[in-house]
Order: sequence, then C-alpha cells, then structure tokens
Amino acid sequence: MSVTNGVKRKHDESSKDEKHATKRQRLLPSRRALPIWKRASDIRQSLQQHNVLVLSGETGSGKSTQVPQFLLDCAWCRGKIAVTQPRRVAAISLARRVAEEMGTPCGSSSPASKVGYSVRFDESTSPSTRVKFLTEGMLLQEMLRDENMKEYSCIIVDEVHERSVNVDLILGFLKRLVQKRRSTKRPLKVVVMSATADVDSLTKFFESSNRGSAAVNDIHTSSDDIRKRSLDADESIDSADAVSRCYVEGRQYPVKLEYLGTPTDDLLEAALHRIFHIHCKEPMPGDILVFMTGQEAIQSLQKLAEEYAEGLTKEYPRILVLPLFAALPQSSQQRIFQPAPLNTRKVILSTNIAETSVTVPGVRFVVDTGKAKMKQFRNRLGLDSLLIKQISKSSADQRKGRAGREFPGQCYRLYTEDSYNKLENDNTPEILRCDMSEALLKMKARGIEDVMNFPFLTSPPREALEKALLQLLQLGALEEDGSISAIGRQLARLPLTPSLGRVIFEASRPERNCLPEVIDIASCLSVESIFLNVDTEEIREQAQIARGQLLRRQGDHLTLLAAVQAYAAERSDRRQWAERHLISHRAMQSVMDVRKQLTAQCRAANLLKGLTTQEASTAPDEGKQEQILKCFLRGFSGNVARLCPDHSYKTFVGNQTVAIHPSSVLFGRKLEAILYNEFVFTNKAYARGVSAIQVRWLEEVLEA
Ligand SMILES: Nc1ncnc2c1ncn2[C@@H]1O[C@H](COP(=O)(O)OP(=O)(O)OP(=O)(O)O)[C@@H](O)[C@H]1O
Repeated sequence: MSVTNGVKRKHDESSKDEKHATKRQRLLPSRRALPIWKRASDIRQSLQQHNVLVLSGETGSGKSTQVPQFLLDCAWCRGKIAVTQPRRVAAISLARRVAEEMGTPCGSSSPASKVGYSVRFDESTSPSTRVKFLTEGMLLQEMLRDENMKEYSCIIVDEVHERSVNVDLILGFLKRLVQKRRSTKRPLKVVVMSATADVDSLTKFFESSNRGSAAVNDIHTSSDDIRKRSLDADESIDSADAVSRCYVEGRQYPVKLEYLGTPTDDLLEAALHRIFHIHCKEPMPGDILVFMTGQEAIQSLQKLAEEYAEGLTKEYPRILVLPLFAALPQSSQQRIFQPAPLNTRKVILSTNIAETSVTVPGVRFVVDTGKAKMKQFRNRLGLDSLLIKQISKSSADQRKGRAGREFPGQCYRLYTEDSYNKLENDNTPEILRCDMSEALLKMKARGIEDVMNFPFLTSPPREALEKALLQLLQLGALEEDGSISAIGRQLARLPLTPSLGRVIFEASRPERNCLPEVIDIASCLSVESIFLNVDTEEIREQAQIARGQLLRRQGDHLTLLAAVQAYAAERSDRRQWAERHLISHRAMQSVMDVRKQLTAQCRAANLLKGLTTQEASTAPDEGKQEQILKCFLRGFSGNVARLCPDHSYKTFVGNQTVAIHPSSVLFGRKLEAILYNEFVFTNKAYARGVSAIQVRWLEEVLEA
C-alpha cells in the first residue's frame, strides 16, 4: 500500500513540475516582449560594479516582475532577494505571478518553492525561497531581528515614489547597511525603483554616504548605447560606491486618456455613468477598474451599480462588481485576479490599494475619481486623521498605468485637464504629514539613539519628532533618558501602532487580566468597520433592532467585543448570523483572521501566559468591562474629550470641538467624557470608535 502511495506521490509531483514548466514556457514570450527585457544585461552589469541602482521606467515596463529574476543568477547573489511593496495585495499578487513565470510553486505550498511573500499576519515562504515579496512594514520587522540582513544579497525597494514613512526609514537603514557591508565578502546590493521616482534626490541621498564623494553612473537607455559618466573624476573612489541610474523607456501597450469637459460635484454619479457608458458601448472582453476614496464610497457605488445592472436588458453582458479595500479579507481581495465568468464584465471598485504595482488581468478601462483618503497629522489634536484629498499627478499616472498592461487601454479621468495640470507633482512624503511615533520606536528598537541625526531622505519637522518622542515616553516605551524601555521593545515587535500595542500590553498585566477580550476588540479596529452602513433613518432603526443584543451602553469598544464573541460562538451558519445582525460577514472573517494571528503573537511574546482562549468567550462582568476600557485609555490617553456646559465635547489636547460620529452606538448621548480611537474630518470633526469613560480614570491609568 505504502509503495503504491509513494509511486502515486512521485507521479503527482512530477506532473505538478511539468505543469509549472509548461506555464513558464507559455509566459516566456510575453516576458521577452517587455521593454525591460532588453535592459537585463545592463542592470546585471551595473550591480556587478556598483552597490546601489536607482531604476526608473514606465508603468508596466516590467520592473517589479523582471528585475528580481534578472539578478537571481548573478555571481554576487548567493542569498535571497527581498522586494518591498507598499501594500499586501501587491506583494501577494506579484509573488504569485513571478512564481508562475519562474515555473515554481508559490510560498509555503511546497518546500521547493523559490518565490514567497510576507505580509502582516501572513507569511508564506519555504526553505528554498530565493525571492521574497514583502510589505515595507515586514521588512522593517526583519531589520529589527537581524540588523545586518545577512540572509539577503539584494534588497529592492519598489514604488519608492509613494514615500510612506516606512520607505523613508528603510532607505535610511539601507544607506547605512550598504556602507557597513561594502568591504565584506557579501556586499549588500540595493535597487530603488518606481515609474515616477525623483531619481536625482535618490541618487544624491545614496551618494552622500559614499565617503562624501559624488559618483554617478548613468545608463541612458533610449537605444543600445550605454553612456556612462562619472561626475567625480577622483580615481580613488571605489566604483562600488558609485550610484548607477537606469531609465527604461517605453511600455508595452498605449493608454488613451479622456478628461471631463466640465468639473463635477457628484463623483458617485459620474463614476456610475462612466461605468455603464463603457459597459454598453465597448465590446467584450474588457474589465473596468474604478478608483474611489474609501470603503463607504465603494459600498455605495456597488449598491447603485448592482441595482442599475438589474435594469439592463438581456442583450448586454452581465456585470460582476468586486470591491477592493484594505479591510477586506485576503480571499475576497484575491477574487479580483480571477477571470470573469463567461459573458460577464468585471467592475472592480478600489481604493488606492490597487494604484501601484498590481496588474489586474482583464482590465482595459480605468476610471479615476482623482481623490483618495490620506492620513494627515493634525498638530492641534496631536494625532493622525483621515482626510479626503486630491491625488498628485504621480498617483494619477500610476492609476492610468493600471490599464494597457495586457492590451491597449483607456483611462477616463473624472476631472478636467485643467484640474490635472493644477495637481501637485508628487505625494507629500508621509513623514511630513503623519504621526512619527511608530517610526521612532522602530528606530530606537534598531539601536538608533540619535533620531534627530538619522539620514532621512526628507527630514521631518523637529517639532514632529519631539512630539513623537514625548508620546512614546508617555506610553512608557522610552525611559526618561530617551533610551528604549523593556515595554518599548515588546511594542516594537507587535504589528500594531505603539498606542494599540500599549493597550495590548496593559491588558496582559495581572491587575487588568483582560488580554483575550482586548485582542478581540483590537482585531475589529484593524478592519474599517464590521457594521454595514446605516445611512438612512429607517435603516438605522432596523439596525438598532437587529443588533439590539450586541449594543452596549458603555460604547463601541464593548459592542465590538460582544459582536466578536457572539460571532465566534455561532457554530451553525455564521454568514446568516452576520446578515441577521446587519454585520459584514467579510469583515468578520478578516477580524477572525487577525484575532488568530494576534493571539499567536501575544503567546509568542509571553503576554498570554496561563490564559486559555475560552476565558475570552464569556461576556465580561462590570469589573472587567472597566478594566478593558482602562487598557484603551492607557494607549489612547491623548484621545479624550469631555462634555462642556454648552453640551459640546471638547478634546483635552488642543481644546477642539468634536462630535460623536453617527456610526457610534453613543451617537447623540451626553456623557461626562469620551475616549475615541479615531478622529475623522468630513463635513465636521467627528470622533469614531467611542466609549464612555470617567475623567478620574485618567489619573489612575497614567500613574500605573
Ligand atoms: N498577474 C498578471 N497577469 C497578467 N499579466 C501580468 C501579471 N503581472 C504582470 N503581468 C504583465 O507583466 C507586465 C509587467 O508588470 P510589472 O509589474 O513587472 O511592471 P512594472 O514596471 O513594475 O509596473 P508598475 O510600475 O506599474 O508597477 C504587465 O504590464 C503585464 O503585462
């Protein structure tokens, strides 16, 4: 029997190998047709001679998928290649595509797989992984574990133009690491790339580490002629210290652009109109990718589009509307990559998470609303809030670049050409507009004591750094002398903001003893909202009834806990349970995923010692409820507002008026004081994720 099984397994494996090899062969011609293919030997050669390469090239020219494959066989490349991506959806889809192109299984599916990925709450690699796509946050986590990054021969920082805080930190760390490893047997090679990168500043940034000299090697690539030039004639400069630059010209397929003739105020209506205009006029196949601002706008448009599609006659193809936003569970996100069923057009409604790096197979049309939700640090409040803003030219060009990847495409901008011309060229680096506490904690954990003199590509304002240091001190993550504390080290290892990390840590203390409950709530906070939209008075009343048993008078935190506990306890049909309670089943699946991962991480960090998960499934008594809220207060003591005699709430920090968001269970209530997770500004300032607290708790919590 076992012999037969053994033979069968061998047979299965060899047929799998064959399948992978066939796929590889099938994809080879399209790889060869990519503009970057002709540059392969230049790219290899430049990294043979130099340690840093700044690579720019149009969207779809083949940077993300081909560069790692070009470098794998280089003599210097004995270790792994890391490729960072701003978002998990890109990291996973690129890993899958590159695995197919290389003819190898992906991730942890086989010990022989050469390509893997690592994103928050999901690591999929094998002992044979050579190319690893990972989010910027995950690379930073790896840098905390091994500051020399010994496993890696090359680190590729992709989509560098997005300028997240994480990318800026990575660049600073890499600049030092390249120097540190330059004279060793295994120098580290770094490739920084994007379609819209500021090549000059990046080159200067890496140059200045080269013992003060400026040496640049340009590889101009409009033709086969390679022009190299050294800006510094000093012969003593080691050529490895020079930064090479390469520009890859051209893209495989053209994209036609169309603007609105006159501006519109109603983007939802304009997007709906454009979708159905394309659907009714353009031949099949040809999927549509629409860029919207956020989850709420996407869900509203999805509802409208599905209703509208129902009214179409049978002569038109069917429509499959697929939402895509960060809080969706991974399995739902991956649906956009599957081909549409026969005689059906995919319409993907996405936030900016599909803006860079991804190729969505089948997409011929892009519709761009020109807006995105962005984090912005609000100085008076001392915290980040989400604002809807106009995108930059560079983002608009990236969005356009999602079409024309497999065939010629078309991009419709729902704004005028004049508005496009007035957009900022680039995104403002996040480091200039966001809370710096998470970044500073990572730096401290990596042994950078003097954060003020860290080599930032763009230096954040001194005031922002000071504020972040103060916040870390207040969270207990730093000692009085500015060095990282034991708590700080624990927080740096958790995949959460320092504030939420501190809540988790607080909950693990024996006197609080409520970690499982706090993990449940924190998991919900990683999802934009588990509750379905209640935008009319009528639906709000329905929701009150449907969710009645889950609502807690103390506020949103305990309501979230009740929802997770009830969902987890549901053994028969969780989807139906979610529908009955007007709760998003998809969001709850994500919550359960995160909950599992967070529990494992807390256990690994020794925070969950001696506790069983069963303890979390019982409803907390009043004493425990208070402990849970106090844990949140410990992490978010800056997010407190109190009721004033005029019945408005005013924040403790900044004395700003803030109202309880209509989505909160406390909407319309007057309470002594409130604690909130998030400050959002739409038509006015709102607090979201709100619970009732007592002012006197603050003193107790901060003293502990
Ligand atoms: N999942 C996929 N399915 C089909 N084709 C794909 C897929 N991924 C990549 N491709 C093909 O490979 C080409 C190059 O993709 P790649 O992501 O390497 O380009 P890029 O230069 O990094 O683009 P960008 O700057 O937009 O991220 C695409 O234009 C497309 O033709």
